Amino acid sequence: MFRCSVRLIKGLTQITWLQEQPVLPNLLYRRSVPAAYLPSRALRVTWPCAEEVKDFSLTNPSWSPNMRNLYNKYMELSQQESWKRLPSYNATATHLIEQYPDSAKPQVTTRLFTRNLDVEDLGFEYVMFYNQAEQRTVCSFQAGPYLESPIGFAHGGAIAAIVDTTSGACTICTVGKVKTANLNINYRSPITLGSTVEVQCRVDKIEGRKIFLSTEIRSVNSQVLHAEATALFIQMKMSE
Ligand SMILES: CCCCCCCCCCCCCCCC(=O)SCCNC(=O)CCNC(=O)[C@H](O)C(C)(C)COP(=O)(O)OP(=O)(O)OC[C@H]1O[C@@H](n2cnc3c(N)ncnc32)[C@H](O)[C@@H]1OP(=O)(O)O
Repeated sequence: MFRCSVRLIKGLTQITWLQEQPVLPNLLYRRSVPAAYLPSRALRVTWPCAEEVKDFSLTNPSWSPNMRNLYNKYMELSQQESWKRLPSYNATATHLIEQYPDSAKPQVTTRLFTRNLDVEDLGFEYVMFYNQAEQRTVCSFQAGPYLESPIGFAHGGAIAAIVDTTSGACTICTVGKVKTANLNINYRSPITLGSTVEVQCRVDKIEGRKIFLSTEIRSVNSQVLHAEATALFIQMKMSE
């Protein structure tokens, strides 16, 4: 009962922020639900397994000091309203609850690619923050040992995945549902497994349904440029 209440309070805290966002409410819950049902809405946010859903973007023991420092830095900035931490679950559908009516909640067996391991430390450890006023996202990313290639360094595809995720989240928070149409990456310096890097992504321009973004991955002291990328996302049509 106590655990349930804690989760409920956490869910409500998230909802308070999500309700303030121009786009996220369309993705995350139905506006038509009356205020009297607020507790149910909170549980809906943590659906499909209200008891078990884990927010992967909270600190865990595998995080390095650099990872924690970046997390603390942006959590502090979040106190001033400019940045918000993006919660992160392992099922994409958990982010898209409004698509499913109460009676048709599917059994989710799929997983978000970057959240597909149950064990912490081994794969993608990351937390993203979104700045609505500046339409940009930062991601603190720690590459685990299962992302290797070449020996000792992160795989280029894993780096592409974190760029896609960070720019995808930035676009989703800015305009709503999107798909990646184009991703160009220049790899400048290898990322050592276990190290923490900062992914900085911003919306450059929006032309109709086309959203253009640029991304840089740098060491936490900003001195090393690991990768730079541009991306084009296409906003989904209303019917999709
Ligand atoms: C709790 C809070 C959580 C919130 C935080 C969420 C957290 C969770 C974050 C996870 C974030 C993961 C983000 C991953 C996102 C993928 O990885 S999606 C998977 C990879 N992408 C795909 O599979 C897409 C495959 N391609 C397609 O489906 C279709 O080609 C597209 C991209 C949807 C476009 O098709 P369409 O809608 O029919 O658009 P279309 O009319 O062809 O083109 C529209 C315009 O775009 C242009 N265009 C289309 N494609 C291209 C292209 N490749 N190059 C240049 N121009 C193009 C067209 O020329 C056209 O331009 P205009 O004529 O209007 O000037």
